[in-house]
Amino acid sequence: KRRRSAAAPEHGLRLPPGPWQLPIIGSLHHMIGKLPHHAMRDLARRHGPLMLLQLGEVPTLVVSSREAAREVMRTHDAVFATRPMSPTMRALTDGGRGIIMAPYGAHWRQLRRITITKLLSARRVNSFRAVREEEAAVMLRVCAAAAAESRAVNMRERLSELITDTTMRAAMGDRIKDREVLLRALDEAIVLAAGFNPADLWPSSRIVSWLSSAVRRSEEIRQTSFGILDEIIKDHLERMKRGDGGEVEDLLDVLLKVQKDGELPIPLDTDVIKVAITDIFAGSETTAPTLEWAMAELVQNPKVMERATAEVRRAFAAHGSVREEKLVEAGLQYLLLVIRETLRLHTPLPFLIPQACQEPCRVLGYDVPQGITVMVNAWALGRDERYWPGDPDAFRPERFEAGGGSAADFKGTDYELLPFGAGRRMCPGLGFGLANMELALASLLFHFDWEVPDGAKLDMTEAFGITAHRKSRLLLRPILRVPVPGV
Ligand code: HEM
Repeated sequence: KRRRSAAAPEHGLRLPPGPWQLPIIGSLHHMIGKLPHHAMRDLARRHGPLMLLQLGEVPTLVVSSREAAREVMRTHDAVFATRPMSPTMRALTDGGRGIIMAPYGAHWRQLRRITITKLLSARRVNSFRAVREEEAAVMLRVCAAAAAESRAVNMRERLSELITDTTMRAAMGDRIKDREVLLRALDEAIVLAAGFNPADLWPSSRIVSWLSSAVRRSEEIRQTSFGILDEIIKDHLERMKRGDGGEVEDLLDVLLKVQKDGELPIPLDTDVIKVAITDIFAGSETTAPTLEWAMAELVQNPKVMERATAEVRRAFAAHGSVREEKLVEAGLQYLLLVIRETLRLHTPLPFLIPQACQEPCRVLGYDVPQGITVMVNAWALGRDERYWPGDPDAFRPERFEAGGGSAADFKGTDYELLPFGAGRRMCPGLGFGLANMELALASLLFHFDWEVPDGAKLDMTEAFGITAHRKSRLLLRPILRVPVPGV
Protein backbone atom coordinates (compact mmCIF):
# COMPACT_ATOMS: atom_id res chain seq x y z
CA LYS A 1 0.00 0.00 0.00
CA ARG A 2 1.06 3.55 -0.68
CA ARG A 3 2.22 5.40 2.36
CA ARG A 4 1.31 9.02 2.66
CA SER A 5 2.18 11.65 5.17
CA ALA A 6 -0.62 13.34 7.00
CA ALA A 7 0.70 16.86 6.71
CA ALA A 8 1.29 18.47 3.32
CA PRO A 9 4.84 17.54 2.32
CA GLU A 10 6.63 20.84 2.38
CA HIS A 11 9.79 21.38 0.46
CA GLY A 12 12.67 19.32 1.78
CA LEU A 13 10.91 18.06 4.87
CA ARG A 14 11.16 14.46 5.94
CA LEU A 15 7.83 13.82 7.60
CA PRO A 16 7.06 10.70 9.63
CA PRO A 17 5.22 7.98 7.71
CA GLY A 18 1.58 7.08 8.12
CA PRO A 19 -1.23 5.09 6.55
CA TRP A 20 -3.04 6.16 3.36
CA GLN A 21 -5.72 8.78 3.66
CA LEU A 22 -9.08 9.61 2.22
CA PRO A 23 -10.40 13.08 1.48
CA ILE A 24 -12.25 14.75 4.37
CA ILE A 25 -11.92 11.92 6.88
CA GLY A 26 -8.13 11.58 6.52
CA SER A 27 -7.02 8.46 8.42
CA LEU A 28 -10.21 7.88 10.39
CA HIS A 29 -11.29 4.89 8.32
CA HIS A 30 -8.32 2.95 9.72
CA MET A 31 -9.85 3.23 13.16
CA ILE A 32 -13.40 2.13 12.54
CA GLY A 33 -14.70 -0.54 14.89
CA LYS A 34 -11.76 -0.39 17.27
CA LEU A 35 -10.94 1.62 20.35
CA PRO A 36 -8.62 4.44 19.22
CA HIS A 37 -5.64 3.30 21.31
CA HIS A 38 -5.97 -0.27 19.98
CA ALA A 39 -6.33 0.95 16.39
CA MET A 40 -3.30 3.21 16.71
CA ARG A 41 -1.18 0.46 18.22
CA ASP A 42 -2.01 -1.79 15.26
CA LEU A 43 -1.22 1.00 12.80
CA ALA A 44 2.06 1.82 14.55
CA ARG A 45 3.18 -1.79 14.18
CA ARG A 46 3.09 -1.20 10.43
CA HIS A 47 4.14 2.43 10.21
CA GLY A 48 6.56 2.84 13.08
CA PRO A 49 7.01 4.57 16.42
CA LEU A 50 6.47 8.05 14.99
CA MET A 51 3.41 8.04 12.79
CA LEU A 52 1.45 10.80 11.15
CA LEU A 53 -2.32 10.55 11.01
CA GLN A 54 -4.93 12.97 9.83
CA LEU A 55 -7.91 12.78 12.18
CA GLY A 56 -10.49 14.60 10.11
CA GLU A 57 -8.75 17.95 9.68
CA VAL A 58 -6.38 17.54 12.58
CA PRO A 59 -2.81 16.41 11.78
CA THR A 60 -1.69 14.16 14.60
CA LEU A 61 1.63 12.59 15.52
CA VAL A 62 1.29 9.27 17.34
CA VAL A 63 4.23 8.22 19.52
CA SER A 64 4.56 4.49 20.16
CA SER A 65 8.04 3.56 21.36
CA ARG A 66 10.11 4.20 24.45
CA GLU A 67 12.76 6.03 22.43
CA ALA A 68 10.25 8.23 20.64
CA ALA A 69 8.48 9.04 23.92
CA ARG A 70 11.81 10.00 25.52
CA GLU A 71 12.55 12.35 22.61
CA VAL A 72 9.17 14.05 22.86
CA MET A 73 8.89 14.19 26.66
CA ARG A 74 12.50 14.76 27.64
CA THR A 75 14.84 15.82 24.82
CA HIS A 76 12.28 18.21 23.31
CA ASP A 77 10.10 18.58 26.40
CA ALA A 78 9.74 22.37 26.10
CA VAL A 79 8.78 22.17 22.44
CA PHE A 80 5.92 19.77 23.19
CA ALA A 81 4.81 21.28 26.51
CA THR A 82 1.65 22.93 25.21
CA ARG A 83 -1.83 21.52 24.62
CA PRO A 84 -3.88 21.52 21.42
CA MET A 85 -7.16 23.37 21.86
CA SER A 86 -10.24 21.74 20.34
CA PRO A 87 -13.47 23.72 20.09
CA THR A 88 -15.08 21.56 22.79
CA MET A 89 -12.14 21.99 25.15
CA ARG A 90 -12.09 25.72 24.52
CA ALA A 91 -15.74 25.94 25.56
CA LEU A 92 -15.35 23.65 28.57
CA THR A 93 -12.22 25.26 29.99
CA ASP A 94 -12.98 28.89 29.24
CA GLY A 95 -10.30 28.99 26.57
CA GLY A 96 -7.79 26.81 28.44
CA ARG A 97 -7.63 28.91 31.58
CA GLY A 98 -7.25 26.00 34.02
CA ILE A 99 -4.00 24.12 34.45
CA ILE A 100 -4.78 20.98 32.43
CA MET A 101 -5.48 22.69 29.12
CA ALA A 102 -3.56 25.95 29.55
CA PRO A 103 -1.21 26.78 26.69
CA TYR A 104 2.44 26.71 27.73
CA GLY A 105 3.40 30.13 29.06
CA ALA A 106 3.34 32.44 32.05
CA HIS A 107 -0.29 31.72 33.03
CA TRP A 108 0.23 27.94 33.02
CA ARG A 109 3.57 28.29 34.84
CA GLN A 110 1.97 30.27 37.63
CA LEU A 111 -0.95 27.86 38.00
CA ARG A 112 1.37 24.88 37.92
CA ARG A 113 3.46 26.42 40.70
CA ILE A 114 0.39 27.06 42.85
CA THR A 115 -0.85 23.52 42.18
CA ILE A 116 2.42 21.87 43.11
CA THR A 117 3.29 23.96 46.13
CA LYS A 118 -0.15 24.61 47.59
CA LEU A 119 -2.90 22.39 46.21
CA LEU A 120 -1.41 18.97 45.63
CA SER A 121 1.78 19.07 47.71
CA ALA A 122 2.55 16.11 49.99
CA ARG A 123 1.65 18.22 53.02
CA ARG A 124 -1.73 19.17 51.56
CA VAL A 125 -2.45 15.59 50.53
CA ASN A 126 -1.72 14.54 54.12
CA SER A 127 -4.09 17.18 55.46
CA PHE A 128 -6.98 15.25 53.86
CA ARG A 129 -6.13 12.03 55.66
CA ALA A 130 -9.21 12.10 57.90
CA VAL A 131 -11.44 12.85 54.90
CA ARG A 132 -10.10 9.80 53.08
CA GLU A 133 -10.48 7.57 56.13
CA GLU A 134 -14.05 8.69 56.79
CA GLU A 135 -15.08 8.14 53.19
CA ALA A 136 -13.38 4.73 53.11
CA ALA A 137 -15.32 3.82 56.26
CA VAL A 138 -18.61 4.73 54.53
CA MET A 139 -17.70 2.39 51.65
CA LEU A 140 -16.75 -0.41 54.03
CA ARG A 141 -20.06 -0.17 55.86
CA VAL A 142 -21.97 -0.56 52.59
CA CYS A 143 -19.82 -3.59 51.74
CA ALA A 144 -20.39 -5.07 55.21
CA ALA A 145 -24.16 -4.73 54.75
CA ALA A 146 -23.91 -6.55 51.41
CA ALA A 147 -21.73 -9.25 52.97
CA ALA A 148 -24.28 -9.80 55.74
CA GLU A 149 -26.93 -10.55 53.13
CA SER A 150 -24.61 -12.40 50.72
CA ARG A 151 -25.29 -9.71 48.13
CA ALA A 152 -22.88 -8.55 45.46
CA VAL A 153 -21.53 -5.00 45.51
CA ASN A 154 -21.58 -2.83 42.39
CA MET A 155 -17.91 -1.84 42.59
CA ARG A 156 -18.16 0.97 40.06
CA GLU A 157 -20.85 2.72 42.07
CA ARG A 158 -19.05 2.29 45.37
CA LEU A 159 -15.62 3.33 44.08
CA SER A 160 -16.94 6.30 42.11
CA GLU A 161 -18.81 7.51 45.14
CA LEU A 162 -15.75 7.08 47.31
CA ILE A 163 -13.53 9.13 45.00
CA THR A 164 -16.17 11.76 44.19
CA ASP A 165 -17.02 12.37 47.83
CA THR A 166 -13.39 12.45 48.90
CA THR A 167 -12.46 14.84 46.09
CA MET A 168 -15.49 17.04 46.69
CA ARG A 169 -14.67 17.41 50.37
CA ALA A 170 -10.99 18.07 49.69
CA ALA A 171 -11.77 20.58 46.96
CA MET A 172 -14.56 22.56 48.60
CA GLY A 173 -15.69 21.08 51.87
CA ASP A 174 -18.88 19.16 52.57
CA ARG A 175 -21.45 21.92 52.80
CA ILE A 176 -22.19 22.16 49.12
CA LYS A 177 -25.36 23.53 47.55
CA ASP A 178 -26.50 21.93 44.29
CA ARG A 179 -23.97 19.18 44.69
CA GLU A 180 -25.80 16.72 42.43
CA VAL A 181 -26.29 19.23 39.61
CA LEU A 182 -22.61 20.12 39.74
CA LEU A 183 -21.56 16.48 39.67
CA ARG A 184 -23.83 15.73 36.72
CA ALA A 185 -22.38 18.70 34.81
CA LEU A 186 -18.82 17.55 35.53
CA ASP A 187 -19.65 14.00 34.42
CA GLU A 188 -21.02 15.24 31.15
CA ALA A 189 -17.99 17.48 30.65
CA ILE A 190 -15.73 14.45 30.91
CA VAL A 191 -17.67 12.65 28.19
CA LEU A 192 -17.51 15.69 25.90
CA ALA A 193 -13.81 16.11 26.60
CA ALA A 194 -13.09 12.71 25.04
CA GLY A 195 -12.95 14.48 21.68
CA PHE A 196 -13.44 12.46 18.50
CA ASN A 197 -16.65 14.37 17.99
CA PRO A 198 -17.33 16.04 14.63
CA ALA A 199 -16.87 19.59 15.88
CA ASP A 200 -13.35 18.74 17.06
CA LEU A 201 -12.41 16.68 14.00
CA TRP A 202 -13.50 19.35 11.49
CA PRO A 203 -13.01 22.56 13.47
CA SER A 204 -13.03 24.80 10.40
CA SER A 205 -16.38 23.60 9.08
CA ARG A 206 -19.27 25.87 9.97
CA ILE A 207 -21.80 23.25 8.85
CA VAL A 208 -20.30 20.63 11.12
CA SER A 209 -20.15 22.93 14.09
CA TRP A 210 -23.73 24.01 13.40
CA LEU A 211 -24.88 20.38 13.20
CA SER A 212 -22.90 19.19 16.18
CA SER A 213 -24.23 19.97 19.61
CA ALA A 214 -20.94 19.29 21.41
CA VAL A 215 -19.66 22.86 21.54
CA ARG A 216 -23.05 24.34 22.42
CA ARG A 217 -23.50 21.78 25.14
CA SER A 218 -19.98 22.36 26.47
CA GLU A 219 -20.75 26.06 26.74
CA GLU A 220 -23.97 25.34 28.65
CA ILE A 221 -22.21 22.95 30.99
CA ARG A 222 -19.53 25.47 31.80
CA GLN A 223 -22.14 28.08 32.52
CA THR A 224 -24.04 25.71 34.80
CA SER A 225 -20.97 24.68 36.75
CA PHE A 226 -19.65 28.27 36.91
CA GLY A 227 -23.02 29.38 38.30
CA ILE A 228 -22.91 26.77 41.06
CA LEU A 229 -19.26 27.50 41.80
CA ASP A 230 -20.10 31.21 42.13
CA GLU A 231 -22.47 30.36 44.96
CA ILE A 232 -19.95 28.04 46.59
CA ILE A 233 -17.28 30.73 46.37
CA LYS A 234 -19.65 33.27 47.92
CA ASP A 235 -20.26 30.87 50.83
CA HIS A 236 -16.55 30.31 51.27
CA LEU A 237 -15.79 34.02 51.31
CA GLU A 238 -18.50 34.67 53.87
CA ARG A 239 -17.23 31.90 56.07
CA MET A 240 -13.67 33.11 55.75
CA LYS A 241 -14.81 36.58 56.80
CA ARG A 242 -16.53 35.11 59.85
CA GLY A 243 -13.37 33.12 60.59
CA ASP A 244 -15.35 29.87 60.31
CA GLY A 245 -13.24 27.99 57.81
CA GLY A 246 -14.20 24.45 58.83
CA GLU A 247 -11.79 21.90 60.30
CA VAL A 248 -9.62 21.35 57.29
CA GLU A 249 -8.70 24.07 54.83
CA ASP A 250 -10.11 22.95 51.46
CA LEU A 251 -8.56 23.70 48.07
CA LEU A 252 -11.01 26.47 47.31
CA ASP A 253 -10.04 28.19 50.58
CA VAL A 254 -6.41 27.93 49.51
CA LEU A 255 -7.06 29.46 46.10
CA LEU A 256 -9.17 32.28 47.51
CA LYS A 257 -6.42 33.10 49.98
CA VAL A 258 -3.82 33.17 47.22
CA GLN A 259 -6.13 35.50 45.30
CA LYS A 260 -6.62 37.77 48.28
CA ASP A 261 -2.92 37.94 49.14
CA GLY A 262 -2.48 39.45 45.71
CA GLU A 263 1.23 38.73 45.55
CA LEU A 264 1.14 37.02 42.19
CA PRO A 265 2.71 38.41 39.02
CA ILE A 266 -0.57 37.65 37.20
CA PRO A 267 -3.62 38.34 39.39
CA LEU A 268 -5.74 35.21 39.88
CA ASP A 269 -9.21 36.00 38.64
CA THR A 270 -12.24 34.15 39.93
CA ASP A 271 -13.01 32.41 36.62
CA VAL A 272 -9.53 30.89 36.69
CA ILE A 273 -10.20 29.61 40.21
CA LYS A 274 -13.38 27.96 38.93
CA VAL A 275 -11.60 26.18 36.10
CA ALA A 276 -8.74 25.18 38.42
CA ILE A 277 -11.21 23.57 40.85
CA THR A 278 -12.96 21.83 37.97
CA ASP A 279 -9.56 20.50 36.89
CA ILE A 280 -9.12 18.82 40.25
CA PHE A 281 -12.30 16.84 39.57
CA ALA A 282 -11.27 16.10 36.02
CA GLY A 283 -7.87 14.86 37.24
CA SER A 284 -9.50 12.61 39.81
CA GLU A 285 -11.69 10.94 37.17
CA THR A 286 -8.85 8.50 36.57
CA THR A 287 -8.81 7.10 40.08
CA ALA A 288 -12.07 5.14 40.39
CA PRO A 289 -11.68 3.30 37.05
CA THR A 290 -8.15 2.29 38.10
CA LEU A 291 -9.46 0.89 41.38
CA GLU A 292 -12.17 -1.00 39.55
CA TRP A 293 -9.61 -2.56 37.19
CA ALA A 294 -7.38 -3.42 40.14
CA MET A 295 -10.21 -5.30 41.87
CA ALA A 296 -11.13 -7.07 38.63
CA GLU A 297 -7.53 -8.17 38.05
CA LEU A 298 -7.17 -9.29 41.67
CA VAL A 299 -10.22 -11.56 41.62
CA GLN A 300 -9.06 -12.98 38.29
CA ASN A 301 -5.60 -13.68 39.69
CA PRO A 302 -6.16 -15.48 43.01
CA LYS A 303 -2.45 -15.88 43.81
CA VAL A 304 -1.90 -12.15 43.54
CA MET A 305 -5.04 -11.49 45.58
CA GLU A 306 -3.85 -13.90 48.26
CA ARG A 307 -0.46 -12.30 48.57
CA ALA A 308 -1.78 -8.74 48.62
CA THR A 309 -4.44 -9.67 51.19
CA ALA A 310 -1.95 -11.47 53.42
CA GLU A 311 0.31 -8.43 53.36
CA VAL A 312 -2.46 -6.04 54.43
CA ARG A 313 -3.88 -8.35 57.09
CA ARG A 314 -0.43 -8.94 58.57
CA ALA A 315 0.29 -5.21 58.72
CA PHE A 316 -2.99 -4.22 60.37
CA ALA A 317 -3.94 -7.33 62.38
CA ALA A 318 -3.23 -5.54 65.65
CA HIS A 319 -5.26 -2.44 64.74
CA GLY A 320 -8.49 -3.98 63.49
CA SER A 321 -8.72 -1.47 60.63
CA VAL A 322 -6.50 0.21 58.04
CA ARG A 323 -5.21 3.55 59.25
CA GLU A 324 -3.47 5.78 56.79
CA GLU A 325 -0.81 6.83 59.26
CA LYS A 326 0.16 3.21 59.73
CA LEU A 327 -0.15 2.55 56.01
CA VAL A 328 2.84 4.76 55.41
CA GLU A 329 4.78 3.04 58.22
CA ALA A 330 3.77 -0.45 57.12
CA GLY A 331 4.93 0.25 53.56
CA LEU A 332 2.72 -2.22 51.73
CA GLN A 333 5.26 -2.98 49.03
CA TYR A 334 3.25 -5.59 47.21
CA LEU A 335 0.05 -3.56 47.17
CA LEU A 336 1.96 -0.71 45.55
CA LEU A 337 3.16 -3.10 42.87
CA VAL A 338 -0.43 -4.21 42.33
CA ILE A 339 -1.30 -0.57 41.67
CA ARG A 340 1.70 -0.13 39.39
CA GLU A 341 0.78 -3.24 37.40
CA THR A 342 -2.83 -2.06 37.11
CA LEU A 343 -1.69 1.31 35.75
CA ARG A 344 0.56 -0.49 33.24
CA LEU A 345 -2.19 -2.72 31.83
CA HIS A 346 -5.10 -0.33 32.23
CA THR A 347 -3.44 3.02 31.62
CA PRO A 348 -6.31 5.29 32.65
CA LEU A 349 -5.52 7.92 30.01
CA PRO A 350 -4.36 5.70 27.13
CA PHE A 351 -3.03 8.72 25.19
CA LEU A 352 -2.16 10.78 28.27
CA ILE A 353 -3.42 14.31 27.59
CA PRO A 354 -2.58 15.41 24.05
CA GLN A 355 0.32 17.77 23.61
CA ALA A 356 1.09 20.08 20.70
CA CYS A 357 4.30 20.99 18.93
CA GLN A 358 5.15 24.68 19.46
CA GLU A 359 7.89 25.03 16.87
CA PRO A 360 9.29 22.94 14.00
CA CYS A 361 11.40 20.18 15.47
CA ARG A 362 13.36 17.04 14.49
CA VAL A 363 12.54 13.79 16.22
CA LEU A 364 14.31 10.48 15.42
CA GLY A 365 15.40 11.99 12.12
CA TYR A 366 11.92 13.15 11.08
CA ASP A 367 10.64 16.69 10.77
CA VAL A 368 7.70 17.43 13.04
CA PRO A 369 5.67 20.42 11.89
CA GLN A 370 4.65 23.22 14.23
CA GLY A 371 1.08 23.04 15.53
CA ILE A 372 0.65 19.31 15.15
CA THR A 373 -1.22 17.42 17.88
CA VAL A 374 0.89 14.80 19.65
CA MET A 375 -0.54 11.69 21.24
CA VAL A 376 1.70 9.34 23.20
CA ASN A 377 0.13 5.89 23.17
CA ALA A 378 1.05 5.07 26.77
CA TRP A 379 -1.35 2.15 26.79
CA ALA A 380 0.50 0.56 23.86
CA LEU A 381 3.89 1.15 25.56
CA GLY A 382 2.58 -0.59 28.68
CA ARG A 383 1.72 -3.70 26.68
CA ASP A 384 4.62 -3.75 24.25
CA GLU A 385 6.34 -7.12 23.98
CA ARG A 386 9.70 -5.35 23.51
CA TYR A 387 9.58 -3.88 27.02
CA TRP A 388 7.58 -6.60 28.78
CA PRO A 389 8.98 -9.73 27.14
CA GLY A 390 7.11 -13.00 27.37
CA ASP A 391 3.89 -11.92 29.00
CA PRO A 392 2.98 -8.29 28.25
CA ASP A 393 -0.74 -8.89 28.81
CA ALA A 394 -0.43 -10.87 32.04
CA PHE A 395 -1.23 -9.27 35.40
CA ARG A 396 1.96 -10.02 37.31
CA PRO A 397 3.07 -7.42 39.91
CA GLU A 398 6.11 -9.64 40.63
CA ARG A 399 7.64 -8.39 37.40
CA PHE A 400 8.63 -5.23 39.29
CA GLU A 401 10.38 -7.07 42.11
CA ALA A 402 14.14 -7.53 42.16
CA GLY A 403 14.96 -10.09 39.46
CA GLY A 404 11.36 -9.97 38.18
CA GLY A 405 12.28 -8.53 34.79
CA SER A 406 11.49 -4.82 35.08
CA ALA A 407 12.69 -2.00 37.29
CA ALA A 408 10.37 0.51 35.65
CA ASP A 409 8.36 2.90 37.80
CA PHE A 410 5.79 5.52 36.85
CA LYS A 411 7.73 8.56 38.03
CA GLY A 412 8.22 9.85 34.52
CA THR A 413 11.75 8.61 33.84
CA ASP A 414 10.99 5.14 32.47
CA TYR A 415 9.39 5.79 29.13
CA GLU A 416 7.79 2.36 28.78
CA LEU A 417 5.61 3.07 31.81
CA LEU A 418 3.95 6.46 31.55
CA PRO A 419 0.52 6.41 33.20
CA PHE A 420 1.18 9.86 34.71
CA GLY A 421 3.03 11.23 31.69
CA ALA A 422 6.49 12.77 31.97
CA GLY A 423 8.26 16.10 31.72
CA ARG A 424 6.88 19.56 32.38
CA ARG A 425 3.22 18.62 32.02
CA MET A 426 3.48 15.42 34.07
CA CYS A 427 0.57 14.76 36.42
CA PRO A 428 0.85 16.85 39.59
CA GLY A 429 -1.90 14.74 41.23
CA LEU A 430 0.15 11.55 41.51
CA GLY A 431 0.39 11.75 45.30
CA PHE A 432 -3.26 12.64 45.73
CA GLY A 433 -4.34 9.80 43.45
CA LEU A 434 -2.03 7.21 45.02
CA ALA A 435 -3.15 8.10 48.55
CA ASN A 436 -6.76 7.44 47.54
CA MET A 437 -5.96 4.22 45.74
CA GLU A 438 -3.76 2.74 48.42
CA LEU A 439 -6.18 3.35 51.27
CA ALA A 440 -9.19 2.12 49.30
CA LEU A 441 -7.55 -1.11 48.14
CA ALA A 442 -5.94 -1.88 51.49
CA SER A 443 -9.29 -1.36 53.25
CA LEU A 444 -11.23 -3.56 50.82
CA LEU A 445 -8.71 -6.40 51.11
CA PHE A 446 -8.23 -6.10 54.86
CA HIS A 447 -11.87 -6.66 55.79
CA PHE A 448 -13.18 -8.89 53.01
CA ASP A 449 -12.44 -11.74 50.69
CA TRP A 450 -13.92 -11.10 47.25
CA GLU A 451 -15.49 -13.39 44.69
CA VAL A 452 -17.36 -13.23 41.41
CA PRO A 453 -20.99 -14.12 42.28
CA ASP A 454 -21.50 -17.11 39.97
CA GLY A 455 -17.82 -17.95 39.69
CA ALA A 456 -17.91 -16.83 36.07
CA LYS A 457 -14.92 -15.39 34.23
CA LEU A 458 -15.00 -11.61 34.16
CA ASP A 459 -15.48 -9.71 30.95
CA MET A 460 -12.39 -7.47 30.74
CA THR A 461 -13.49 -5.44 27.69
CA GLU A 462 -12.78 -1.70 27.75
CA ALA A 463 -15.34 0.94 26.93
CA PHE A 464 -14.85 3.97 24.69
CA GLY A 465 -14.08 7.23 26.50
CA ILE A 466 -11.32 9.55 27.57
CA THR A 467 -10.51 7.22 30.47
CA ALA A 468 -10.10 3.49 29.85
CA HIS A 469 -12.87 2.13 32.03
CA ARG A 470 -14.51 -1.26 32.08
CA LYS A 471 -17.35 -1.87 29.66
CA SER A 472 -19.32 -4.13 31.95
CA ARG A 473 -19.92 -3.24 35.54
CA LEU A 474 -18.00 -5.15 38.14
CA LEU A 475 -20.19 -7.03 40.59
CA LEU A 476 -18.29 -8.72 43.39
CA ARG A 477 -19.48 -10.49 46.51
CA PRO A 478 -17.66 -9.57 49.72
CA ILE A 479 -17.13 -12.17 52.43
CA LEU A 480 -16.45 -10.57 55.77
CA ARG A 481 -13.15 -11.66 57.35
CA VAL A 482 -12.34 -8.85 59.77
CA PRO A 483 -15.24 -6.92 61.34
CA VAL A 484 -15.78 -3.37 60.09
CA PRO A 485 -15.65 -0.87 62.98
CA GLY A 486 -19.03 0.61 63.84
CA VAL A 487 -21.07 -2.13 62.13
C1 HEM B 1 -4.67 7.29 38.75
C2 HEM B 1 -4.52 8.57 38.92
C3 HEM B 1 -4.06 9.55 37.86
C4 HEM B 1 -3.49 9.33 36.63
C5 HEM B 1 -3.13 8.01 35.99
C6 HEM B 1 -3.25 10.64 36.03
C7 HEM B 1 -2.68 10.84 34.79
C8 HEM B 1 -2.39 12.08 34.25
C9 HEM B 1 -1.74 12.29 32.97
C10 HEM B 1 -1.31 11.19 32.02
C11 HEM B 1 -1.60 13.63 32.78
C12 HEM B 1 -0.95 14.32 31.56
C13 HEM B 1 0.53 14.25 31.69
C14 HEM B 1 1.29 14.78 30.49
O1 HEM B 1 0.76 15.58 29.71
O2 HEM B 1 2.48 14.38 30.35
C15 HEM B 1 -2.16 14.27 33.93
C16 HEM B 1 -2.19 15.64 34.11
C17 HEM B 1 -2.80 16.24 35.17
N1 HEM B 1 -3.35 15.61 36.27
FE1 HEM B 1 -3.42 13.63 36.63
N2 HEM B 1 -3.68 11.60 36.88
C18 HEM B 1 -4.17 10.99 38.01
C19 HEM B 1 -4.70 11.61 39.12
C20 HEM B 1 -4.83 12.96 39.26
C21 HEM B 1 -5.46 13.61 40.40
C22 HEM B 1 -6.04 12.87 41.59
C23 HEM B 1 -5.41 14.94 40.16
C24 HEM B 1 -5.89 16.09 41.02
C25 HEM B 1 -6.27 15.98 42.25
C26 HEM B 1 -4.74 15.14 38.89
C27 HEM B 1 -4.50 16.38 38.30
C28 HEM B 1 -3.86 16.57 37.10
C29 HEM B 1 -3.62 17.89 36.51
C30 HEM B 1 -4.02 19.24 37.12
C31 HEM B 1 -2.94 17.68 35.30
C32 HEM B 1 -2.48 18.74 34.29
C33 HEM B 1 -1.03 19.10 34.46
C34 HEM B 1 -0.54 20.09 33.42
O3 HEM B 1 -1.06 20.13 32.30
O4 HEM B 1 0.40 20.85 33.74
N3 HEM B 1 -4.41 13.92 38.38
N4 HEM B 1 -2.63 13.32 34.81
